[in-house]
Amino acid sequence: MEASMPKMRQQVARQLNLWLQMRPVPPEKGNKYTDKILSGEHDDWVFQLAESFRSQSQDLFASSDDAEGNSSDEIQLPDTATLLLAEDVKELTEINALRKGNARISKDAKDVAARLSTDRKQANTTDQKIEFVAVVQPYPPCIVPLNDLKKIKLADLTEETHHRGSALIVKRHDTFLPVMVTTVGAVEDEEGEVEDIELHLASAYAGEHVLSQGQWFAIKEPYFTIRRDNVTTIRVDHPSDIVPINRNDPRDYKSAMQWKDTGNSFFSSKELRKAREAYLAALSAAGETEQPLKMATLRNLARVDLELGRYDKACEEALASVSDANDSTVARSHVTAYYRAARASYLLGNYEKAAKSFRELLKVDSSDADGKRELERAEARLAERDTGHYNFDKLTATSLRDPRLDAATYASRVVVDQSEIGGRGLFAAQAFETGDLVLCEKAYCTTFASDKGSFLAWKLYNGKLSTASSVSSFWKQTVLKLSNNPSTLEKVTTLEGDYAGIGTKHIVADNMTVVDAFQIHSATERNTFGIPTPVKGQKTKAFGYTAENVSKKPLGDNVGLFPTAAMTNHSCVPNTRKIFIGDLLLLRATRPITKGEEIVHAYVQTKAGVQARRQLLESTWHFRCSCKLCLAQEQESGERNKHRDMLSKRVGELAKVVSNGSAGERELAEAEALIKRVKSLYEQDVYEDLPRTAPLPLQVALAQHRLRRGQSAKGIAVLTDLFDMLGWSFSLNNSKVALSRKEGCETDLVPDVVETLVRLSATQRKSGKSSQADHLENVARRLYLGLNGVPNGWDQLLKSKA
Ligand SMILES: C[S@@+](CC[C@H](N)C(=O)[O-])C[C@H]1O[C@@H](n2cnc3c(N)ncnc32)[C@H](O)[C@@H]1O
Repeated sequence: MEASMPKMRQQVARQLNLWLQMRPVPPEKGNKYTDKILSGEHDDWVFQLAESFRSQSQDLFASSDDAEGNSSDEIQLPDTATLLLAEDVKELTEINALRKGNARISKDAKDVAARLSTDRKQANTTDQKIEFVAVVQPYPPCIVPLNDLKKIKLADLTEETHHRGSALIVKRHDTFLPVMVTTVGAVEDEEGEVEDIELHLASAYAGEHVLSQGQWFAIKEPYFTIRRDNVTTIRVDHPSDIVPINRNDPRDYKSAMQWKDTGNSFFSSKELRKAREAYLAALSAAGETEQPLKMATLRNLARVDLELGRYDKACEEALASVSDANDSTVARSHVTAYYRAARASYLLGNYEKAAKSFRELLKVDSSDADGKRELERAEARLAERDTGHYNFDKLTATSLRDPRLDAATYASRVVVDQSEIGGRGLFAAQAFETGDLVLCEKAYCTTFASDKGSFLAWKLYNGKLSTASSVSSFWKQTVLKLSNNPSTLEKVTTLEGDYAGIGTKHIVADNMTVVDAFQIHSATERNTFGIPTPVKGQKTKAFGYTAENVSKKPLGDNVGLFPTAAMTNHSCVPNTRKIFIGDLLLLRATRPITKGEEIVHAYVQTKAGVQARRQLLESTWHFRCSCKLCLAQEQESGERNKHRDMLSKRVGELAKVVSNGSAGERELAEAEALIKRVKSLYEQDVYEDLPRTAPLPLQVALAQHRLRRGQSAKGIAVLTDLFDMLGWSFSLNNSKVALSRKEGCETDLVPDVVETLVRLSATQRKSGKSSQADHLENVARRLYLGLNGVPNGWDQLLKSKA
């Protein structure tokens, strides 16, 4: 419906207002934009925005009640509106450049506190507001120990400067505003000067907020910058750039035993960071003669570190607490120590080491029930790792309750090597048949939208604002996991990214592992996988677990890092397909693969046209795909392509009529003619064995129709033709079924093809051709496995078509 210009301005302004309320745009800026729109000064924006909103299916011209609700699953981003933010960023960059090197202007402590209090109030009232994270120009973390840095005061800071070689010693001033992404607060130095501080992602230290205490801490090589609201602030991005400082008061003197008791009471009240510090104090206060006390403290420390997810340390401390394994007087404490060490190894995915510690435990007490049970569990993981045999039924059912599964990675059938496609790639260490399990990998780190600590954030990166997602939450979690478990660093630091950062170096400064947050950001941008959310009730549904078949929860996504799968390069004609079960990623062969062949999967769906695929691949992964399908589709004349697109609509309409059984002879004849017409629009010498999917929906419908009517010969003819279009060669003689494929393809229509095969098998069985029916069923099952990942649902599918 046409709207008059003033009405359109009003509608766009209203929609923009709604949009801005959800975004990191200060209200006064938002008003500025809507005022401009209403004044008619910027009708160019009005048209662009109207188009943006329209293309997001937010009906701009609906009644005001309808327009309030955004019912789409994800919050989408109208491109034009991001320009408004980009304008802000440009302005800020210019301000920063102008003010760079200016001396810091002293702040009034009361003003700072008042501003923070307003921010806090605002944050409490605008519960709808989604957080915002700005990824600034990367800068390296400090790798110098605090003692080697020159101590400076707040008065020494200069604007827009990284103070390399220096450290600020400060303590918290006033309360702070801890939010998921960025913690905003103020700090005070020894001179009583006060300054704003922003901790980006780096807020957690040993599981608790670094600012949670009134204690002193050092900010190593502080970055003093200017925020978007023009306020100066100290910005911290790397967790190891903040170091808590123990300023012991002589009045606080405690004996080792007292420190240990203090640690125990902190542990009871779940104050884990404090418990940890008290135990560390106990260890340094303990004298040579207090060996048993030291061992007991180490065991307690291991327990705290286990809870904090610091598994490397927990394992080390627990094993160090075993003084003399043959000393029967302390047998019980050795059982505890081995148990904690083993659990830590298990949680790191190091099942071999876990099993070893559980065995040591059983040597001390062979009747220990927990030890026996856990050893069995570790051995079960080792069996999965070695054989690739999993209880997929159980895992799938469990994943609906808790997506983090107790399962090991099976990766012995693949190797990483240099690839001709690009960089490193994954290669087959053995030959595979269609449906074979190529890789089953447990995620290194995941964020599920349903996680308690997961959050949504808009991300400003490289001057662009991206759709609000949980990816920032995942970034934070990965940085934390790496800082806590340095033995796993290379799982992420060896991944490809745009920013090399500190590379694969393992640097420890001031007892903290240095993790370059920007490097991890870059690696996760390029290498993470989106994980679909399984929907309850789909357990028995065929193809219930493929990425395309499950719906996402609104507002948030699931993200995971699978370091081995991340080595897999892309192809639009892949030889594997990825399927997720909870936090497990499976790659199944979708066609026979020879030993040594590169394993590829499709990063984007093939059904998107070549231009759409190119754009996605280039914007996210920065490469131009030169697979056979892209090359073929590039060669093809645009006219043929357009013509096919035009006919696709009718293909879809007719497919519906044929599958719902309402097609008469006229429609069936039209269907056959249309399939022929669409087929002829593919140039045979360009496509050869490549998939040509345009007539597929109608072919599937027609084949099923023929089979339903008992016209097997006609059904088989359509099916053979259909396979040919998919790049397969299909032949059926009296007792044998042969199906082979040179090029693979990702299409969500293949499940229908499997169903058609199952139907054909049932038809042949009914007419007494049981051997052929068995062969058909077998072929269909392999295809099903390749598509579905797990056998779940297969029996139901068979029954439904019988
Ligand atoms: C997830 S990683 C795959 C592993 C990567 N090749 C490596 O060496 O770490 C994705 C990156 O691999 C490269 N890549 C993947 N598929 C490609 C393809 N078909 N052609 C060219 N480069 C590709 C691109 O650089 C892309 O950003």
